[in-house]
Amino acid sequence: MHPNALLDMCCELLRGVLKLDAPADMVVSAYFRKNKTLGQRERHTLAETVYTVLRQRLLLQHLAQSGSGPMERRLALLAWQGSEVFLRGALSEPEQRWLDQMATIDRSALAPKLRHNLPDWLAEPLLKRLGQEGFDGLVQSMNQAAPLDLRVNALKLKREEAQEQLTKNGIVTTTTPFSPWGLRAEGKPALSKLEIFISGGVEVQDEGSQLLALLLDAKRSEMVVDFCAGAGGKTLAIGAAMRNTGRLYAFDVSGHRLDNLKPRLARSGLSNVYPAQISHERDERIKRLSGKIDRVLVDAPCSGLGTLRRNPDLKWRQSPQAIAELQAKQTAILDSAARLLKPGGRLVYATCSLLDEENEGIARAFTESHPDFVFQPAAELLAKAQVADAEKLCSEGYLRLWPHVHQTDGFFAAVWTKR
Ligand SMILES: C[S@@+](CC[C@H](N)C(=O)[O-])C[C@H]1O[C@@H](n2cnc3c(N)ncnc32)[C@H](O)[C@@H]1O
Repeated sequence: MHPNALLDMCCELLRGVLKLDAPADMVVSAYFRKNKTLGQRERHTLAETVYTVLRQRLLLQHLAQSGSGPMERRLALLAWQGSEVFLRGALSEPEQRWLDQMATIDRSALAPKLRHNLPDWLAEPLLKRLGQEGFDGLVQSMNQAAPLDLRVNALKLKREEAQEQLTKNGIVTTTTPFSPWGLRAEGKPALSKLEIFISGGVEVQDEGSQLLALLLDAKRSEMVVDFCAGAGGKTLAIGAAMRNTGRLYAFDVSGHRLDNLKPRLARSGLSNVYPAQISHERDERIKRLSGKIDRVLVDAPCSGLGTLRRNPDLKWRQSPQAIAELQAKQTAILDSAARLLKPGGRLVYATCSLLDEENEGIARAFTESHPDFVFQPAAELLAKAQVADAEKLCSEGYLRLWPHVHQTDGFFAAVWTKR
């Protein structure tokens, strides 16, 4: 493809993504479906350029105030993630000069906002909580792509066996430092056509998500509910931990998300999972199961700000008002899910948010308003579930995972036992 044609496509895609009215990954996949002739390398360049603009939006928009031509074109030139020689083939003389001049700007001398590229409402609480050094570390880690983590399906394979099979396919992995089920792959190998993936031996799952399933620690023959199961990432891990016995209900209000669980479930070999769409958290089905369940995971709908490595658009698409609405939803879901537990049962509340309002705030309020639930320090429970160095993952009794510290997505979890 001619350099100018690819640059034009990049501008078109950027225009769509920067409307910020839909998740960036959906806009990018829809664009690729519409433009089937794009090759692998061209797709990579377009997607990575768009993600770089989202990650560094404030800086790049500031720099792009100079220069000329459409704003998207200037942003694409500054963020270009393909071959520089190829890009130069598309540029006019003035554009070449402008880009050279932009490269000489000392970015470390710019205002803090142009270096951290976060909206104020998000930067302020994170800086206050982490201090300058932690905040800088978090910002830096958010600008890097997340590693590819796999969970070995314990029903089918031992971790060493999976690692061996992957090595035979040219995929180099290391064991994850905390989860006993995890492997971290080098690079971004394609897995979908590999026998080990098709036969359900491994699933793609961030180590942080694996740790949430480990924290629930569901046992053989128990009655378990994954209240917000979505496409079932954690459901599959929990079902395997139960050794395909007992009953695991996978609830969600989204039938579409639950549909995405079905092919994964078929690969996994699990037959103890019962997916069911509920109309809301107070659905009749929940009332019928009240007091009958051993373990409940509430992987609550949240701002997703712990996943900025994968979804950098979220920092521009979320807002304090959206967080306030989520808080109300999280409280309602947790209250309702808690009714399911029988005496002695375990309740885990989790999010992939980094904000106190969605995490500790919800957990504290629940502890105060539910004297029939006893708060349980997460580190001890994780250690019992064979998680290595569990105390490094927890503070003040909560599981708190940070991308810059633990190389996982940002996660939070709190645990209670019903008296
Ligand atoms: C963080 S996602 C779950 C991800 C999933 N557990 C996984 O591991 O892939 C939150 C889910 O909560 C669901 N949800 C939203 N409101 C809900 C409600 N009132 N009751 C149950 N699920 C709800 C959303 O549809 C979404 O799938």
